[in-house]
Parts: sequence; structure tokens; C-alpha cells
Amino acid sequence: MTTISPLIAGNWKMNGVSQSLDELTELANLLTTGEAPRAVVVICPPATLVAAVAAQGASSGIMAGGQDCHANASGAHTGDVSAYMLADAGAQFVIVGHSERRADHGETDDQVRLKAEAAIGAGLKPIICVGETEAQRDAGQAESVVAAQLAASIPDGAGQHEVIVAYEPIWAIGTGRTPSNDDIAQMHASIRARLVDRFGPRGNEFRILYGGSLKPVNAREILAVENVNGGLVGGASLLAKDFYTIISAV
Ligand SMILES: O=C(CO)COP(=O)(O)O
Repeated sequence: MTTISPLIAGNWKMNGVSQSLDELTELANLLTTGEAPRAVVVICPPATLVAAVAAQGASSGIMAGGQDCHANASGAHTGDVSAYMLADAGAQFVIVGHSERRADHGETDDQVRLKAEAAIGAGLKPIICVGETEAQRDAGQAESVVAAQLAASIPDGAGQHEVIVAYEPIWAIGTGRTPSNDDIAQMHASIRARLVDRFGPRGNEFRILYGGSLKPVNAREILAVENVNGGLVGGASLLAKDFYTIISAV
């Protein structure tokens, strides 16, 4: 099995104004004064802060990412931001297909795939999110739902680029609940198998992140689960100390 360098990404969601960059400064201090982090560290702030995070994070190795992008490079799309614009602002990553966008904006797998393609085209690394609802898990459909999302959301060209998958069970997001380690292991193994099926040995090199109530208290055990190659952190990424504790748990 190829060794994959783990990645911890903070998704600030619609939290954070310019003062929040104080947290970034604190995180940078923790990262540069403590033991060198064993993970690639990414912060995905609101679009208004991407340029500031990219500029301010650079000296401590923190990279910036967007939380979404439009599938087109430019055009009449009021309120949207393209992958090129994020790259131009200094981003290196972009989250696509987050369940909150799938739910709030009716985003389909096809749209998510087009966004991922746009991201790749702009030189960004897409973090493609998948995950089941609680009802789907209770009905024993979690793996088939995620498999269908993977099949339709990941572009065919992903094997030639750096594409990251994030498994985020919807019922675990912001709830303080997480799947058992066995359930996480089973889902990540299933995702891995599908990636290898589709992309051959290259499928072993994709990072598969876990997201959903990843916290300082559970990070060490979740991040140690096989095929968990890092995390996508919401609430706990807003405080530098908490986020640093998760990074250090790798
Ligand atoms: O949605 C998430 C990250 O994208 C997870 O959010 P929480 O860590 O707040 O559960």
C-alpha cells in the first residue's frame, strides 16, 4: 500500500471575518513553534478571506482552499466564484459537493463533477464530498449511496490529477455524533476499493478524508483508522488550539 501524506482541512463554512485571522496567526505560531506537523494543513475560509489566508498562511505552510466554485470560468453568474478566481486569490484546494451545498442549492452529482473538472482545469485540487443521510444508513444503503455519488461526482480524468475524496456522513456533521471506528473503516475500505476499481493502482494514492464531528477528543482514534488519510473539520477548525490538537493527532 502506498503511503499517503495525511491532510487536515478546516472548513470554516460561513464563519469568519477579518478578525478571525487572529486565529490563523495563532495556528501559524503553534505550527511553527511546536513539533513539525505530520499533515498537510489547509484552511478553507469564506471566499472573502481566501486571499488573506493564502498570503498569511504561506510562511507557516498553511494552504488556502475555497468552499465551492462555479463550473464555468467566468460569466453572468451573480454571487458565484470560479475556480480560476480562487486560484488567482492564492487557493490551492477547493471543496466541491459539500452536503450543505447539495442540500441548500440542490447540487447534483453531475454538477459536482463539473465543478471538480473546473477546479482541476484551474490547477486546484478538488476535495469531493460524499456521504449518506441517517435514513439511508438505517436502511442499510450507506455504501451504495456513497458508491453512486463517487461514480458520478469524480471526473474520469481524476487519475491524472490530485483529487481528494471526503467521506462526510450527513448525520454526523455538526451533531457531535460520529460513526463507530468499524463503520468508518468499512466505508473507507469500500471507497478505496471503488477508486482502485476505477483508476487501477492509482486509486491507492487518493486521499480519503473523514469529516463529521471530528474533534480533539476523537481525532486520534479516527485518524488512525485504516484508509483514513486525514480529516475535513468544521466547527473544531474555528479555534486554533482545537484545530492544532487535531493536526497533532495525525
Ligand atoms: O461539514 C464538515 C466539514 O466540511 C464537518 O463539520 P463539523 O466538524 O462541524 O461536524
